[in-house]
Amino acid sequence: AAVQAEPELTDGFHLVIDALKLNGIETIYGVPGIPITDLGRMCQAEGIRVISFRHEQNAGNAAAIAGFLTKKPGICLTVSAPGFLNGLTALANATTNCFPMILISGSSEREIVDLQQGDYEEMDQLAIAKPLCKAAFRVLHAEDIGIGVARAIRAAVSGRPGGVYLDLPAKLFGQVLDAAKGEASLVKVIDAAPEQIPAPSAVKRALDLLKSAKKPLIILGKGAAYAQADDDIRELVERSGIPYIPMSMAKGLLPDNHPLSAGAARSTVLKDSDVVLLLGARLNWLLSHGKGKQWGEPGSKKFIQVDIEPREMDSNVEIAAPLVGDIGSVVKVLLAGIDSSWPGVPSDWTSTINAKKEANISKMAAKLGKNASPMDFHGALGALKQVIKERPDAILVNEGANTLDLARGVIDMYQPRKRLDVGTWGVMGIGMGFAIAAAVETGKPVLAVEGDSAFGFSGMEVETICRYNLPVCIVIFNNNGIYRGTDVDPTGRDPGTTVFVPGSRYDKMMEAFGGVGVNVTTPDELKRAVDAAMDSGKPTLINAEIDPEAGSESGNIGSLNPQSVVKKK
Ligand SMILES: Nc1ncnc2c1ncn2[C@@H]1O[C@H](COP(=O)(O)OP(=O)(O)O)[C@@H](O)[C@H]1O
Ligand SMILES: Cc1ncc(Cc2csc(CCOP(=O)(O)OP(=O)(O)O)c2C)c(N)n1
Ligand SMILES: [Mg+2]
Repeated sequence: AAVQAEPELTDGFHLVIDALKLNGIETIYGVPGIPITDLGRMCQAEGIRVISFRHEQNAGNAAAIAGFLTKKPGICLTVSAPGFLNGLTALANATTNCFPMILISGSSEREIVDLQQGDYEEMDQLAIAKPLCKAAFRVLHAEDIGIGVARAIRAAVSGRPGGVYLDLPAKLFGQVLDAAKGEASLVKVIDAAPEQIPAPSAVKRALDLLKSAKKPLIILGKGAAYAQADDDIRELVERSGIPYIPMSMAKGLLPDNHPLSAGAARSTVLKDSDVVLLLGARLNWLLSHGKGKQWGEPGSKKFIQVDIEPREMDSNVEIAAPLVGDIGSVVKVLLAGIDSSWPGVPSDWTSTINAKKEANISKMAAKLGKNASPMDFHGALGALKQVIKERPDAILVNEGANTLDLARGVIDMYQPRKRLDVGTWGVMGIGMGFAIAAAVETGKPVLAVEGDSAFGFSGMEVETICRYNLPVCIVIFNNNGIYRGTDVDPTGRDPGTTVFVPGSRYDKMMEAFGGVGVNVTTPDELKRAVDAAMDSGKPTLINAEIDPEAGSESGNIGSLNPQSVVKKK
């Protein structure tokens, strides 16, 4: 009798991999361990690039910024409970910043978790993730993996992008299924982030308001950078002639030295403008909630807000012309409305801005270019400003307080999505995860400008950077502390709460793993060391000695700090 052929089988491991590959996922950022160590190995064997980190928070940050850069969900893979929790900060940060990512964590079996019987790394991860992300799903049966992965992908990138949690209990991976049935259960997501066309009535309302403006302003936010509608956004600014200011991660959408950039006259345009067009920027704390003295007389502003999220409208102040839709679609119809009927922008408005801009730029220029030692922030930043001007396709990662706030104003960006920083939360610790993903996803050289404290949150990943031999040049502004390096403990028992070991040499850390370490004390030495790193493409860490007296508490946002009015007797 003919031998019955064994039915071809598949299993949970293979279905997860097939579902990710079917949907164009090419890279996973994670930390191995039970129950997902073999999943990572099998992903690698099936051609998915797997980048293994030293801490899940950094892998999660890498996945999040990969999502921002590619508009595909970045994937972070972790073990259960503590590994899952380590990934949660990055998942919450991604959701806050509207970056699409999926945190995939192995987990314990429901029956044990729900009876709280004390499993290895037992935790009700789905319940804990839900309040911190945009959507959360769990898959219990192998035949549901296709739908589960599809739902996670669509949730991450559709509408307002954000973080999604996908919970995969350990037993799911070993579940066996007929291969043909498995294949049929997979789902390729069609049109994951559908265009959201704005209503013609909303477009007309916005254009009428914009045409009535005597002092219009455009504010470009990271939602506009994310949209990848770069040419149309540039055309909107240039055809309308409306001055603009870019929020931090929108810098470079138009080159920062663009004639219509009002970045150097920010306080003037916020105070004196009459109609403000918000393009993928929220009126949150970063824009003083759209009210207060920074915004001039109360009621002196009319806001047009373009956002894919309808509920963002009126979040802080009344929005006179809400324009709900995806930025690409909205900018296209706005452009169509800026035709021969467009009145242009009154020249006294643009000349007022230009005068203010030139004054501020020359004031700033006087602080740059001093080749002094010990270096202050402006001396060091003047050198890095020149580096980016010469190498506009390099990606700048930036975190710290003074190191962040001053770099944002000094280092001009010339291309979109090249400045990656602490975003809406102002979170420390994104540095190395962002630097690794930027290098992996784009292949471009990365310059990470780090406060010494900020670097410390993710510094162990210098080993990861060396292991994958990534073109990352880390410059640590070593002012020996948080904000400054001068605090003392009034009792004399311990160092001050915000200072570090004096004379520390972070460059030795990079040498420990085979990278290039350099110590510099002047802007000229800094420029030479960064140029050498960029030319070599080798992992490099430059310890830039900064005067410990040079910084100010909390950079530009010291006013947010509560102060005690009670003087202890
Ligand atoms: N493709 C898109 N189209 C329209 N709006 C978008 C798109 N992607 C993100 N957004 C919106 O952009 C906004 C980004 O705002 P925010 O993070 O505050 O930017 P910034 O910090 O640069 O001001 C969010 O409200 C988000 O809903
Ligand atoms: C997760 C988290 N924990 C703490 C903090 C609070 C903070 C904001 S900025 C900063 C570091 C500032 O020191 P640094 O040396 O980096 O920069 P510089 O001013 O140039 O000396 C801290 C600790 C934040 N934002 N996030
Ligand atoms: Mg510091």
